[in-house]
This record gives sequence, structure tokens and C-alpha cells, in this order.
Amino acid sequence: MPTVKTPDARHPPWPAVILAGGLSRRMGHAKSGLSLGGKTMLSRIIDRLRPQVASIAINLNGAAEQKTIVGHPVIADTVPGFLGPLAGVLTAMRHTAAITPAATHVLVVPTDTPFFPHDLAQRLTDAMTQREQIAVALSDDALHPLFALWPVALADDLEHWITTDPKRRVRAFIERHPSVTVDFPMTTTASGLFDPFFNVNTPDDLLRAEEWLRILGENSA
Ligand SMILES: Nc1nc2c(ncn2[C@@H]2O[C@H](COP(=O)(O)OP(=O)(O)OP(=O)(O)O)[C@@H](O)[C@H]2O)c(=O)[nH]1
Ligand SMILES: [Mg+2]
Repeated sequence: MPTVKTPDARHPPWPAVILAGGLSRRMGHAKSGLSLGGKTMLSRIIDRLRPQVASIAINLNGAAEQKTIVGHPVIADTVPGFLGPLAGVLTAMRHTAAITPAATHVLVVPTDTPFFPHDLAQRLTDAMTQREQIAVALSDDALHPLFALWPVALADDLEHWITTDPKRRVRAFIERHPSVTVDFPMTTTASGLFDPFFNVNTPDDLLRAEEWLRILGENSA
């Protein structure tokens, strides 16, 4: 009888959650539905993430009737009130604990950063030297806590932090735990250096993203 190899969920590829649960106030419309080069922002993120991870769920609020998007489960914040990006990270941890209980970490990425590195998961994983570390991306001296491998075991502490820290500070939460940062290089382009973590928050950013799409030579549709 052939042996069926069961994937070991304690190791990569990790489950992933796309954070799309914010209010998009600066943009004025949900950012995941925005069209960039003829594709939605969300489908760009899914396409970039899929080869890097074991599974994808989408953290979205106010879409209770929508159970899946292109086959990926939709999960609403586990704590109500739009408590910020950390509420999305907490939701990612809770979902992972429920669906993939053996996974030690979940990779989170936001929905508004369409050019994030193709080797994000690999480099964050390679940087971890101990089991309970948060592995966080960095570029151009800026930390990107929403591009991180988050230990699922931190869920209870994170829920306490979100509901008690008045500003729900992300960096301060990370500092309470073992962490490692991974510096991702700027991309060299014909128009100068480009930060792969460029994120789209405003209508002007969307125009700039269209321009970068052209400069980077990424596919348009
Ligand atoms: N689950 C969840 N995610 C959030 C929340 N607030 C922000 N996010 C997500 O965190 C990421 C970064 O947030 P921002 O760029 O500030 O996005 P935003 O809150 O949608 O936009 P603004 O309202 O313009 O600040 C995005 O992927 C958001 O979807 C929240 O309350 N809950
Ligand atoms: Mg943003």
C-alpha cells in the first residue's frame, strides 16, 4: 500500500490570513475590491501569497453573508468594534488554532500592499531561531508588523492587550515577546529604488501603484 505523507503543520508552509478587516477611511472604498492593473487588489495578494503558504483565509468585517471568496474562508474579527490591525492578527491566531491546531505560527499580510516579496514566508521562517518568536519584516528601517509570522500561542495575551492597552500599540506588544526582524532589500528599478512594502491607503497611492506596476513590469491582468 502506498504511504500517504501527512504534512506536519508545525512547520512551513504555514497557514496564512489576509488582513482586510479595516474601514478604508482614507480610500473611501474597501481596498480589497480596488482594481489595480485590471485585477482586484485582493486577487493580487492571493496570487502572490498562494505559492508561499499552506492555506489562505481572508479576514473581512461586515460580510457575514459571504462564507468564502474564491474558495478561501472569510473570517470576521473575533472581538467587535474595529479595534485595529491587531484585532485582525488575533482573528488569524484564533482561526489557525481552530482549523490547523498543530500550526505554531500564522503568516499575516495586509490586503493593501500588492508588491510584497515573493520570498516573504521563506525568509521570515529562516530567521526564526526559537519556537515562540514573532518574525517581522523590515524595509528601509521601517518595521512592518502586519507582514509577520505570529505565534498562535500568543492569542490570549494579544486579546488582553487589545482590550486593555488604550492605544493597542503594535510595536509595544511585539516588544513584550521574543522577536526577530528580517530586512528586505529595496527593489532597484529604472525609476529608482522601490520599497516592496509600499501600501495603498489613498486614491493618490492607487495612482502611484499603477505607475509602479508598469515600472516593475508586473502583469497587468
Ligand atoms: N481585522 C481588522 N483589520 C484591520 C482593522 N483596522 C485596520 N485593519 C487592517 O490593517 C491593515 C492596515 O490598516 P490601514 O492601512 O490603516 O487600513 P484601514 O484601517 O483599512 O484604512 P484607514 O481607515 O484609511 O486607516 C489593513 O489590511 C486593514 O484591513 C480592524 O479594526 N480589524
Ligand atoms: Mg495601510
